[in-house]
Amino acid sequence: MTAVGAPVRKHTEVAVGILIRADDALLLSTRPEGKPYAGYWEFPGGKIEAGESVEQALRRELEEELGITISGAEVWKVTEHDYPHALVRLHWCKVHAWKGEFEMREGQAMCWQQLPLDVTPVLPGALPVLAWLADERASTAPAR
Ligand SMILES: Nc1nc2c([nH]c(=O)n2[C@H]2C[C@H](O)[C@@H](COP(=O)(O)OP(=O)(O)OP(=O)(O)O)O2)c(=O)[nH]1
Repeated sequence: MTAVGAPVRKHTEVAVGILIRADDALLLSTRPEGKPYAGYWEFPGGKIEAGESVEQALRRELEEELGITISGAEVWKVTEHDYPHALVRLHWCKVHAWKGEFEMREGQAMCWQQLPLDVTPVLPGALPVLAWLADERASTAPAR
C-alpha cells in the first residue's frame, strides 16, 4: 500500500535485448560515462519513448548504441527493479538475428559471454534474467 501523501513513483519503461550468437554466447556492454551505474555490465537497450512499441524502441536503441539492425523482437519476460534513480520496468527480448557490424557508438566496451558470466559488476536489474537463462540452459542441456 502507498502511504498517504507519499509520491507515486511512475515506472520508466525499458526495452532490453538479449542478443544470442549461434554458439549461445550473450552480448553484454558497459554503461557509458555520465549514466547512473556507469561502467556496470548490462544488456543493450534503453528507455521506450512515447508512442513506441517495445520492438521499435529496441530497434532504435540497438542502432544508436551498437550500429546493428534487428528485424523482429518479441517480449520474453517483464521484470521490475527499484533503483534510487528510477523505478524501471524492463521488457526483455531474445534476439537471434541482426544485420550490420558492431560499432560501440557510445564509447562502451562489449563482450560475448557464456554463462555463468565472467564480467563484473552487472546491473542488479539484469540478475533475475541471468538466473532464468541459466536455468533454461541447464534444463535443455543434453543428458550425458
Ligand atoms: N539497457 C539496460 N538497462 C537496464 C538493464 N538492467 C537494468 O536494470 N536496466 C535499467 C538501468 C536504467 O535505469 C534503465 C535503462 O535506462 P538508460 O538510462 O540506460 O536508457 P537510455 O539509453 O534510453 O538513456 P538516456 O537516453 O536517458 O541517456 O534500465 C540492462 O540489462 N540493460
